[in-house]
Amino acid sequence: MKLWQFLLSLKARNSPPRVTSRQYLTLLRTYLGPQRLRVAVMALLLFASIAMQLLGPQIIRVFIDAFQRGATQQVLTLTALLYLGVAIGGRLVSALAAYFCEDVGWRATNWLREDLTRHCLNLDRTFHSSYTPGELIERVDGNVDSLANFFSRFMVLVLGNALLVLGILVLMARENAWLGIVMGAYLVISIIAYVRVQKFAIPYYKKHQQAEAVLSGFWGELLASLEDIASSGAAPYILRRYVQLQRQENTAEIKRTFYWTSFEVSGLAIEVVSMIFALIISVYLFVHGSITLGTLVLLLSYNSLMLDYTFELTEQFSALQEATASIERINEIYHTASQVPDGPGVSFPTGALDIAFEEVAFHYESAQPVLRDISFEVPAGMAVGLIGRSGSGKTSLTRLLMRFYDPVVGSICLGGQDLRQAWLEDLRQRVGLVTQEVQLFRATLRENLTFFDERIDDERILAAITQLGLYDWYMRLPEGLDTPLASNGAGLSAGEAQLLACIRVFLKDPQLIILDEATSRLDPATERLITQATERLLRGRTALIIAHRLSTVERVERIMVLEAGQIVEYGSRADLAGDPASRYARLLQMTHPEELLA
Ligand SMILES: Nc1ncnc2c1ncn2[C@@H]1O[C@H](COP(=O)(O)OP(=O)(O)OP(=O)(O)O)[C@@H](O)[C@H]1O
Repeated sequence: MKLWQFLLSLKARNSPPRVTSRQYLTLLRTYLGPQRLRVAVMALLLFASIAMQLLGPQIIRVFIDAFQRGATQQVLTLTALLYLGVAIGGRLVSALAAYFCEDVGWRATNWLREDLTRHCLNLDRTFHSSYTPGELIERVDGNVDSLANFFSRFMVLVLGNALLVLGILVLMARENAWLGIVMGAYLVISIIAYVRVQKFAIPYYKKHQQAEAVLSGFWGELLASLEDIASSGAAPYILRRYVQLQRQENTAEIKRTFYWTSFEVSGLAIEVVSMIFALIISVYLFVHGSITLGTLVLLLSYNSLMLDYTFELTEQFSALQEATASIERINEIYHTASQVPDGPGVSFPTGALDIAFEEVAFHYESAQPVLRDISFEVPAGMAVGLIGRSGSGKTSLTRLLMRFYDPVVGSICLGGQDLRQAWLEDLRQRVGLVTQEVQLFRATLRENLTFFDERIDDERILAAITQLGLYDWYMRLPEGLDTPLASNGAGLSAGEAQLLACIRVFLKDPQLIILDEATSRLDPATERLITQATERLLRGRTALIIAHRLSTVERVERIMVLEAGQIVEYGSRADLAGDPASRYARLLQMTHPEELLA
């Protein structure tokens, strides 16, 4: 067992058993395995640099002993030049090794980041609502960042330094067995002491990272609500909260630093004691004629080299603490299983899909019923207008169709297939969602429409725009598909953002459309464009339209009225309109029905 493995196993025994040495190794195997060749070159360079560092003091010894024996000028010059060559060569090889380590480390962390991002994207809404965006960024990016150290520096320094220290011990033992044994025993005791101190420090690293994540999360929320903060004059209160969080982060950092410093102090103490040991033993051996002056210098310089590297090892342990805290936090996300797992996969029919809800009940985390006893069917190709007061459950019902959540009771079928049996990706490819809040990226119009999918060419995008009747609108854009858009749609009206959402969904060509109509008032021109685009979008597809204005559902075949999570009316729009006792007919009679639908 190598020294570093030994250290890791000690560490694993001393800390809460969250990250075991096996997990460290699995992580290394997963992310370093695919770059075996690069790792091999890195290790080779590492060993070469270690060998050259050990060689230096040996040459000095030869030089001193040769000088004492009265060797010729030529021998002395050659020895000095050899030392110079080894010293310069050693530096070059170390620099090259460091380059490879960085390269390996960054590749590994980028893969890890990619895996984590994919995992987060597949997690359900409950997970995402339990973290602020800032916190997630901190975990996926910040925590992984600190692992770069683990993959690169930790590898170079711990593995390299541990081997170097071992090498020195072996060389010391060759000169004098007792010296080797005493220094070796001393080293093992010191390492155990470090590892024990480390046990206390890990929670403080975690707390600091948590505090940092909360602060970043707050920043994210703050930036997202700048307009609200300014318009409500809340800046002083927000700032006070920010200062509070900043203070918590500072306190956590001070505690973390305290433990790190205690490492440094213990490292220094160990260094001094070790120097005293080495000096006493070497001078004793020299005085009794067991070693030459050259060997005395060699032993002292080896000891100082060994201490330097042992000290660096301790620094690596604080880096390991940071990495451990990061791995724990990353593990928390990795071990979060989605509450809406992928099904085995089904084959949906082609063309428009019919919908069937059977005795569906649903609630969010709070267990407050949101939907109750929901049973209905929508034939393929039919458009249904969903109306009801705010909070009646319209959006929740459509979220179940996308499988953002699963019903607590009952089942939902699309095209005759139970949603739970479908692959999520397949299902979401077949259902298109146009919501009130259209999320845009800071990228070009093209990238926003295709979600960065480069397989969708410009011709297809322009064809979609034309088919939706938006070509004139598109021609007014300053740079066509290259028009840059700001994140969150800044610079676009709510109507324009909905138009983009329509094009996005049209490009996806789904078989069912869920349309959540924008509540904000639109100018008549944009309203006309949206009406026209949605009409064309819905052609030949099944549709559920959450309507906040009765005009939106003037042309749908059926109307569903929801009240407090239950269907209180569902039927043909014409029949309901013609029945004076129906809720829909009463809404039609009202001067301002929007007040009940908003
Ligand atoms: N993510 C969520 N977590 C917890 N509760 C939620 C969540 N989303 C909605 N709710 C609650 O579920 C109930 C139904 O909300 P839902 O958004 O489905 O209603 P809605 O009819 O679409 O309202 P609106 O027209 O205002 O959008 C409400 O009481 C709401 O507070």
